[in-house]
Amino acid sequence: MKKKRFIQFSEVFKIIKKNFYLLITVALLSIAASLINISLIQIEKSLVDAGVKKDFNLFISILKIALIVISIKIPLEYIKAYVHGKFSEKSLKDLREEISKKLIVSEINLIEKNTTGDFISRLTSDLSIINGFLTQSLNDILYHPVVFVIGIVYGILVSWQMTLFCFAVIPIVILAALYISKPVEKFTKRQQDLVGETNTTVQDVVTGALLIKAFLLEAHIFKTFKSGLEKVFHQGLKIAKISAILETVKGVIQVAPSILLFLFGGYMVIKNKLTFGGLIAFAELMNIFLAPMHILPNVINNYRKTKAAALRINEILLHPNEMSGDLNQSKDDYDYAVEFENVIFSYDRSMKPVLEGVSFKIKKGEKVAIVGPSGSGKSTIVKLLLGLYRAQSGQIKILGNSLEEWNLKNLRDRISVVNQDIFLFPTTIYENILYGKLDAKREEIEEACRIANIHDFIINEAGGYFKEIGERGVNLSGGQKQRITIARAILKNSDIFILDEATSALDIESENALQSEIEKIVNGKTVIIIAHRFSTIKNVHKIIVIDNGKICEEGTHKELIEKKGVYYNLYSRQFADKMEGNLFT
Ligand SMILES: Nc1ncnc2c1ncn2[C@@H]1O[C@H](COP(=O)(O)OP(=O)(O)OP(=O)(O)O)[C@@H](O)[C@H]1O
Repeated sequence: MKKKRFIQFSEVFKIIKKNFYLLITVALLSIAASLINISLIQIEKSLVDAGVKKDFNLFISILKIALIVISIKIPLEYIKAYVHGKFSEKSLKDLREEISKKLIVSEINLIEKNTTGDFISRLTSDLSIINGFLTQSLNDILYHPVVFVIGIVYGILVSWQMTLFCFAVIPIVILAALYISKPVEKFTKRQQDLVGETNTTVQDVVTGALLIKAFLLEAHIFKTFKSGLEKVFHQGLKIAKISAILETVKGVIQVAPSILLFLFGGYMVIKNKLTFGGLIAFAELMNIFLAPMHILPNVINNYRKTKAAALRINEILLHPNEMSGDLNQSKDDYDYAVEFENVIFSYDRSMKPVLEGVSFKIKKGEKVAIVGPSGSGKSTIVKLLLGLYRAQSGQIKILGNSLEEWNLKNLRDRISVVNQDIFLFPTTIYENILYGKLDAKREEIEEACRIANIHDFIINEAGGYFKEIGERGVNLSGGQKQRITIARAILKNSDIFILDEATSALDIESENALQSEIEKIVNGKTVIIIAHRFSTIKNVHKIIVIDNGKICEEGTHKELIEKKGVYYNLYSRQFADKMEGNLFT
């Protein structure tokens, strides 16, 4: 149980711990602030007593001391608030940095299994809850206990009976606060999850705006969004109910002790056991003694919320990083670029494998096509050979080294991929292509764009290389975006080229023209083409046919046609359809 509790905070705590030196400074400044505040109470007491005695000289001397103490208090409070602010801002920056780093270095399934909305909710509302705790609650935790203890010592020195009286009410308040705030944790965790789900719907509305309109899904999506908001609202209402009870309890606690204090204090003054100034001092001290009662429920409440938020952040931080070997050289005298040997892989071990004993070899310099119906496992093969996922069994070798041995950075440097999911960064066209090779010169970028047949468009129509392309490249057509991603891969110019549906957004004529341009530059390199269109795979050295996670045929176009097997049937079907469209539909 203890271990589980620690895990909830472990990673978040480790990151915040780096800034503890600032927190220790705040703790020391809190002690100084507490001493000053208690001495101000003593000054108030002495001023009242001097007034009652009508001792003007004493009154003036105390006033002078008061001015000195106040002139120390003001800069001290400022420095304390500043250092505390620096601690929480720095901790938050470190947390954001670690989370961003984690999103980059962790296994890809962290990104693939969570929705963007969920990440946004963790990075905004969960971090803001943690920030609230670091800023407000930690400040309360560092200041109030110290001033409380110093206050007790001072109170006993003035009147132990009055101090004892003040404490008669405290235990009841603590117990009530603890009992009432307990359900908040449960409700808050659920509310955060609901906010995540609702953010996901917003995300869908933004990314799928076109589809939503085309399929007349507005009403349906809005209904889902509205019902999500309703759930968040009801959850919020439950939390508000509990908070309202807490506030009411606090209100009663605030008034009752003051009335009782003046009753008992007045009696003590009449009996000459307390000065009038002493009574005023206890009115102030009572506030100090009661402050933790008001603050404690909030601190406990915030602690519970923070625990739930830290748990969700921890889930990201504890996700395993990508495993990488340390080999950074390929075997020069080795014949094969890619080898799969009896590879079995599933995204989820409890599900049927996506690849079931896949074996094939691709020689260096070979141009190979992997074809198969949708969902047969083609893109999964690409993910595996990039080291994004690890096979459960079998062996994968790239350029002579097994995948486990490769340093992943070096491995990925040897592979240029153009994906079917076109992604452009919301920056300039130039920068988007530059990501293929960060130290590339302008001429290299332009050359890559000429090969990808996009240079003239960029210069004449798109507003030049330094034109911002907007989020996800909305002001470009599918084909134009695809050419930009192809230019990026051409610029990278690696040993192995993977074109995963890389030219699917182009018309057949453009596709053929681009293919022959790409062929020129990839001449002598290993090329793996994943394509639905028949026209793009006819001239490759070898075609690998995959169906339902298994390789069912392998050979040249001519051999496979002569074999009259699966490939032949698919080819014939397409031929019969008399359309140069999708080979597998
Ligand atoms: N990240 C993932 N998590 C879980 N399952 C996945 C994931 N990616 C793909 N799959 C599943 O793995 C199977 C193979 O998918 P894959 O994308 O490799 O097929 P594909 O042959 O490339 O299909 P397509 O031609 O439609 O792109 C599919 O059943 C798919 O649902």
